[in-house]
Amino acid sequence: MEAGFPIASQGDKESVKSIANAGLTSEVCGLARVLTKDIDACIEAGVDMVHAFVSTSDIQREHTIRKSREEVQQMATQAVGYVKDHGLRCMFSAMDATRTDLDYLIAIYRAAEEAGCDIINVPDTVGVMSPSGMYNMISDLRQQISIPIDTHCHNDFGLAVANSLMAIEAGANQAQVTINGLGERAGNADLAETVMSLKSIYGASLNINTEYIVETARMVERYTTVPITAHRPVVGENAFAHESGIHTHGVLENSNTFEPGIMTPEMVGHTRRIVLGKHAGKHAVRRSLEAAKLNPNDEQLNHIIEKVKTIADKGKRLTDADLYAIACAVMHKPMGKPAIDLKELSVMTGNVTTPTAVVKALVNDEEKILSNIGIGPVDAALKAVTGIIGEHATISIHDFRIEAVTGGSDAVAEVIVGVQDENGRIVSARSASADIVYASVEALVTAINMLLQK
Ligand SMILES: CC(C)C(=O)C(=O)O
Repeated sequence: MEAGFPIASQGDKESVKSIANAGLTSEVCGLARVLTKDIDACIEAGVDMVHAFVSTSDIQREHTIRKSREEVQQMATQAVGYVKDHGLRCMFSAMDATRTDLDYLIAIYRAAEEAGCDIINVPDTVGVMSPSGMYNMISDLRQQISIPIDTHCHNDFGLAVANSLMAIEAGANQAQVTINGLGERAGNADLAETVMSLKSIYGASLNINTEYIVETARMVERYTTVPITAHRPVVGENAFAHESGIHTHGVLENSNTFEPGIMTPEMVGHTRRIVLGKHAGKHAVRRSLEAAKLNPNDEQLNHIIEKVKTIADKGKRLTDADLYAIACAVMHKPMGKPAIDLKELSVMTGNVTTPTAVVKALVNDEEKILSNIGIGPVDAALKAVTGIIGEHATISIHDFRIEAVTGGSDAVAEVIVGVQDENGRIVSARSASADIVYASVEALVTAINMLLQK
């Protein structure tokens, strides 16, 4: 686990130190240029391994560090020796390896190996390698180097995962990956994609609990505020979502018809979703309504589908609450009495105030008042609402999206909230208001009411 670059900042050094001291079973590594002060910073941070790197391609050598090939090789072997003298494991990277003269690259890696290096890393620093080029390069290096080979592929052409897999096919022992593919420019090989390809396509046995992949990706999304796109493989919201009538029909019969099968949502901690949109088919709509104990006849079903498609054609996302409202109207069924009837909502927030929300509602006709705090007013309000149902159900928020529908500070916000109960059932609902907190609470209350009715 490469925890950071301790020389880069005090903060990086402290975080590497706390990861190194966290008592993890993984080996913790720190990054360093081939400079004594960088390596010392890693040692001070308490790492098990130092990853020392230096530019080897002519373009980087001449325009950044301004050193000859011989000087670079000497710096590399000295750095490896220094790390080993301190009793730590050492990985050596020839930065920009894939644009480095191959004979020189082999010479510097061999020199690192002779200096006691434990692993060599082959970075495709600017992501220019083709998968077959990567295969050939690693095959050549494999013949010359006995210690383990690692790769570090960038994604400038979207080939980072493919290149990592080809490197492994050619004999590399490990591949560097990052959660959500985060990294310089277009990022690095993504952990989820690389791991699931190795496990499911190649049948590799990996020491990774894949069922935490989605949870981990979402946690990193929250901390970094770099959004995961909906169609991102493995972890994206749509990775196991089906919309078209043909696909949903197949999936409802047997999920392997329109999913890889060798990778299921359960394997990565995801959920399969049937999305109702303009391609919706009868099977999907009927199945969604059956879950709410609504059984329209064929004529009613056609009418409901028509209305679903009209909404979707306008570019609107259809929530479960929308579908049930349409179905109840078409079937002339009264919508059930809501379990929660929101009466009052007040929030307090500011730069010196802990965001606090108070909610008053009738829950199954009994008045309840609850307050809660949160990291922001929306968080506080949503926590107060989920708390108010108390013993009636255990509800968690599965999905939360705010979109400004209009521009300006008086923008109307549209909020979509998905909630999940203890049995894994998920229901989504929307609301729109110029008050973001109120829209969020209203969407949440609608979704909870739908879920409790279901
Ligand atoms: C330090 C090295 C491995 C690097 O980040 C790169 O070459 O992209």
